[in-house]
Amino acid sequence: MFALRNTVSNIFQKRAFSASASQATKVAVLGAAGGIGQPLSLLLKLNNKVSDLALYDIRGAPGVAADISHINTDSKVAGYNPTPEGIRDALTGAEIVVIPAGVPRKPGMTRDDLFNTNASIVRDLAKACAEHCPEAKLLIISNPVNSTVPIVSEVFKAAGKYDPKKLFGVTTLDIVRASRFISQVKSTDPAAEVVPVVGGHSGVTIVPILSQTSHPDISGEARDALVNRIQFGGDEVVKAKDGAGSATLSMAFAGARFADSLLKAAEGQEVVECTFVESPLYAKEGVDFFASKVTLGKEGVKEIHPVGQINEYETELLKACLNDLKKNIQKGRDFVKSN
Ligand SMILES: NC(=O)C1=CN([C@@H]2O[C@H](COP(=O)(O)OP(=O)(O)OC[C@H]3O[C@@H](n4cnc5c(N)ncnc54)[C@H](O)[C@@H]3O)[C@@H](O)[C@H]2O)C=CC1
Ligand SMILES: O=C([O-])CC(=O)C(=O)O
Repeated sequence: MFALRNTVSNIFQKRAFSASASQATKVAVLGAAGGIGQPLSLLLKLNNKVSDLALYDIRGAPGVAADISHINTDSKVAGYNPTPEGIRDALTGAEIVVIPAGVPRKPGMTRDDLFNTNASIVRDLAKACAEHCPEAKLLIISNPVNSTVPIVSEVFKAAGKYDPKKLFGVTTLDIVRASRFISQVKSTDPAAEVVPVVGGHSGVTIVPILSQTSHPDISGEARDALVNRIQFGGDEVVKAKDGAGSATLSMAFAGARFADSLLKAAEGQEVVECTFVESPLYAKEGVDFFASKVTLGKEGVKEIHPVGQINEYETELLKACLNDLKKNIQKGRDFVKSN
């Protein structure tokens, strides 16, 4: 994140009207005119590792692209309409595709309640990616992430194009929230707090590992409240927005951070992020997608790190997580097989 923040602040400090991209990297955003898509596209326009920004949506992408294209950073921006040619041109040559397309929650809904609408949206976009940019790294934001990521993997497998190193469920918002919330408990600098969050991205599948932070002393009710806030942080925003959707701005920030980490990794830096990937860690328990710390490399996933030592309380959280995650993953798989 520091680099993204530096990138942003450099842009303003130096008034870098001609910030030059260090290498040509095309990034496509599918769902670019939405609540997440717009600020995410804005942040990607501020990232000088991006040379081409392709914005696609079923409505409004050319307008968002025209607007963002006036920002004085040295990358090209193009908006694409929902036609076969539009999606083909948006995706061709993309190295990274970020997908925040789909409907968000309203109060009273779980992320799984979005499945019926978002599963087919993600499946169809994944088919287009498999056809037009099979080598791209895919960053899935659309919920329910625990199921949409397995959907993408099944689509790619069916197309004979699947590379598990290149498929990521974006769980960075859980990491961002965890560091923010722990800093509020401890009155510290949130940017300096590192909280691994493993499992998945929904309710009890979100497992913060507080024992591995610099505050393993948080216990009892304070710990329960903090863990609950991290697990249900999304609900806090859904409730506050009162029917107008879910987290968009903090998600855009988190998505831009994750994309930046992959861009840095593509340039040869080693970056570690927690992300939901095909993982051997709990495959024996029938859970073959799992978020844990992952070292990112040029090709995407370089190394999946085990969860490491956890305490009894976290062992119980993990049990509940695996139980739900298994069902969420299977639901995604079954959808592609029967649709
Ligand atoms: N992974 C995470 O941590 C988070 C995930 N989300 C999820 O992100 C998704 C998007 O949320 P918002 O941006 O708030 O929703 P939104 O409704 O504001 O925007 C979604 C956009 O997707 C577009 N869209 C719909 N179908 C499409 C298709 N077939 N192709 C291309 N674009 C399409 C819509 O036109 C709209 O512009 C939701 O599913 C939400 O639950 C939200 C916050 C955090
Ligand atoms: O809560 C939601 O529906 C959106 C989301 O995934 C989050 O904010 O973590």
